Amino acid sequence: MDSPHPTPYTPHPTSLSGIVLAGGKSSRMGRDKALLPVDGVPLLQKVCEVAIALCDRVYVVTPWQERYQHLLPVGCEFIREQGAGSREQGDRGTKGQGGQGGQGGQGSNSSHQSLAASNSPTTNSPLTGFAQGLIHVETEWVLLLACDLPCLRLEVLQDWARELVEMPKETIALLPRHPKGWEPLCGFYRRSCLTALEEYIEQGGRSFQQWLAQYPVQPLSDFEPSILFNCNTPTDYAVVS
Ligand SMILES: Nc1nc2c(ncn2[C@@H]2O[C@H](COP(=O)(O)OP(=O)(O)OP(=O)(O)O)[C@@H](O)[C@H]2O)c(=O)[nH]1
Ligand SMILES: [Mg+2]
Repeated sequence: MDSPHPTPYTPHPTSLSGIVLAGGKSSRMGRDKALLPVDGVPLLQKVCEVAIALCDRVYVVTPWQERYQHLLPVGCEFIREQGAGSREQGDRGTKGQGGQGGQGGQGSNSSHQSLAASNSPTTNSPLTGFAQGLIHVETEWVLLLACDLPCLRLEVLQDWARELVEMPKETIALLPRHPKGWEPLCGFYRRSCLTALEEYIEQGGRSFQQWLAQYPVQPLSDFEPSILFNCNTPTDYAVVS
């Protein structure tokens, strides 16, 4: 007999990982966006708190782990981003050189490590950061987030995650779609897309839109655009601070 109160789908705690990208230059903001306080909490910390509330493990991909060490919630770990481009960016602020990242290449897909990390050293991008994080993911799906999303809401992401069970096998990602294309830095990817991603990067590709156009991607059926608000400029920051 059917239960009168069917249990809503909640992702099994081990079924979803998170990747937060925090290796950008913040050139439009003029200072490190990840550290900007919103409601008294640094932006990166805010994003990580939402991510770890939904995901079993969260990986923060950045060349600057020392800079962010103090603000990572329990359950979040660093992946130290590889590449000379990252080192140049790191030299703008507190130095984040030397040592190993949280996983140090010990993840289950570590055979991919050199491939994702060895691309042209001056061309790091959100796409290559994602690939370096994805190497460590062991769950079927991963939530990818930018660190500059001050309006993220756990309940909304929980609603989105419910759609994952219905995804056809060939679907590589479940993402918000807006008139100009996909919103690649606030949505879900299948771990198995790593091979295709690395092939694309190896060929010199750096565009999420171009990469995603080659594969089946599912649009989120319904979403509030406000959750995607990006804090890129001082004017954006004034809206949320
Ligand atoms: N790990 C990693 N993250 C990146 C890289 N480039 C951008 N990101 C992150 O990707 C997200 C979106 O980046 P943008 O909004 O374009 O920000 P940005 O590159 O920091 O800023 P601008 O220099 O103003 O374009 C942010 O979370 C960035 O920290 C990168 O090379 N590596
Ligand atoms: Mg942005």
